[in-house]
Amino acid sequence: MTGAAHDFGFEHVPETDQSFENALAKARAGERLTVDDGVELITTGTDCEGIDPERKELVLEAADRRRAEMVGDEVTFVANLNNNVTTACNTGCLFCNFKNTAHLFESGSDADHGGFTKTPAESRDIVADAVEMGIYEVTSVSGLHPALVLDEEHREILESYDNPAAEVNYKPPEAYDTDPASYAEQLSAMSADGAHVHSMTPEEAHHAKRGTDWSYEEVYRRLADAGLASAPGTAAEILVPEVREVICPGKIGTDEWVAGMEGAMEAGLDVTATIMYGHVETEKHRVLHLDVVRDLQDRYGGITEFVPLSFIHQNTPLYDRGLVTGGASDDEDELMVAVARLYLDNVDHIQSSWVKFGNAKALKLLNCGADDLMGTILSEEITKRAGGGFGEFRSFDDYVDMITAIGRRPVERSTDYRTRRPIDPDDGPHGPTLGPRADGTPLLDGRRDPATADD
Ligand SMILES: C[S@@+](CC[C@H](N)C(=O)[O-])C[C@H]1O[C@@H](n2cnc3c(N)ncnc32)[C@H](O)[C@@H]1O
Ligand SMILES: Nc1c(NC[C@H](O)[C@H](O)[C@H](O)CO)[nH]c(=O)[nH]c1=O
Ligand SMILES: N[C@@H](Cc1ccc(O)cc1)C(=O)O
Ligand code: SF4
Repeated sequence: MTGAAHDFGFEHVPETDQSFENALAKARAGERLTVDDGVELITTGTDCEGIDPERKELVLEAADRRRAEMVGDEVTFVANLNNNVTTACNTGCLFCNFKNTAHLFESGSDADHGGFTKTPAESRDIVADAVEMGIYEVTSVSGLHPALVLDEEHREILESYDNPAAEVNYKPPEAYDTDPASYAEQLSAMSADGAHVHSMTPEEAHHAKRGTDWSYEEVYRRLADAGLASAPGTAAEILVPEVREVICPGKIGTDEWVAGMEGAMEAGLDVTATIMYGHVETEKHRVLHLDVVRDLQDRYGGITEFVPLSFIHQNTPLYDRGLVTGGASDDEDELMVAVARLYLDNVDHIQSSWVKFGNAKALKLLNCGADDLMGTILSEEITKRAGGGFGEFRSFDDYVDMITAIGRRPVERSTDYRTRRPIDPDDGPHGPTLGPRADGTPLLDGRRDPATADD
């Protein structure tokens, strides 16, 4: 257990009948690991207290070797921006400080909440400027704003309820200062200038079907028709019910998250998968989570990357209420990435998130099993609002310098990794080339701040 300040009485604790040595031998031989094997590796052995530094190095080495066998020496990254639509959300996850309670956004409220809602026109302008700079992916994850609906048909269904606010978490746009319109309109606006739109987590898809009997597949098909190109597998957190009950009781459950991801893949979309770890969970929960992801990938095969998101604790209810004393240690971050690489034998890419880890640790994690270094993102709200301070932008030159400094090869990729452009470090300055308006010109260093997007 990491920063957990309490005994939560969890059923799943890190105890096994396996030995560390056996688990390591299986990992080295490329055999498929069991949950017990994973627990032995991520704890560096349940026979000793704490993390054993020598055993840890053996696990990291095995993962680094597996990475080299699976994907070689390239380190990929994408030219993207984050354009989150709204921070209004009533779900109340205890690890999240991105959200603001939705009633603060209602017309007449003078609360200074520091959050935002964008109209489709604003989203389009922000993405259009980024596409002009050479960017080709927009990632958009948002709060579950009560006025946000899938499309106008969905709005009519929600409005037909007697008390939509209480029954289906719906309030009409007129109740709010800013109208976010529908998911379909936002996606259409964000895709209008040719960017690949990576959006609609299973939690958001659940919001986009509330009050209806539509399947996830049907919802994702409509979203794809509106401009959606792939879906982020956030909202995963820890895919074990007893942990979700503590950190996000208002969120969809594990089975529903899996059903959402299946629906996205049935609709023909690529997806990613994440884990948010380092709060109240045990090492056993982390491995059970990996098992859910591996099983999903066995059945569907559409997961392009796995992203370990280390919990940022500073400004969160979990920390304020004394449920955790901090986040994951460096050892835990390294072992999380390494065991993800070894356990997920069917997912090609493991992402190292410089937003969560900072540059130094993000680079170190590329030697522990990771092979992707995220994207340029241009702006960031989730980590920043939670108290993280690693910034919001990496230029192509930064990327090339960082990746060559650790002796690896920088490669610009598309969101789905199918298009890849190896970069010659000596042929700078570097900029994106894969976007509709990308001609290799470096991205501006003074990237835009969404608050001044109209300037
Ligand atoms: C902020 S939500 C936005 C999308 C949507 N509301 C949802 O929950 O899927 C996206 C993800 O950010 C991550 N996140 C939120 N707060 C975090 C924190 N304090 N540290 C690390 N990751 C966090 C969680 O994994 C969460 O699923
Ligand atoms: N790990 C984080 C990401 N990852 C997403 C990537 O930037 C990219 O959208 C994805 O790899 C698909 O191409 N984004 C964040 O904003 N923060 C992270 O910590
Ligand atoms: N938005 C998530 C990160 C993320 C987004 C999209 C992905 O496909 C993966 C991860 C965060 O910052 O916490
Ligand atoms: S993680 Fe998503 S659903 Fe949960 S409170 Fe934050 S924005 Fe809302």
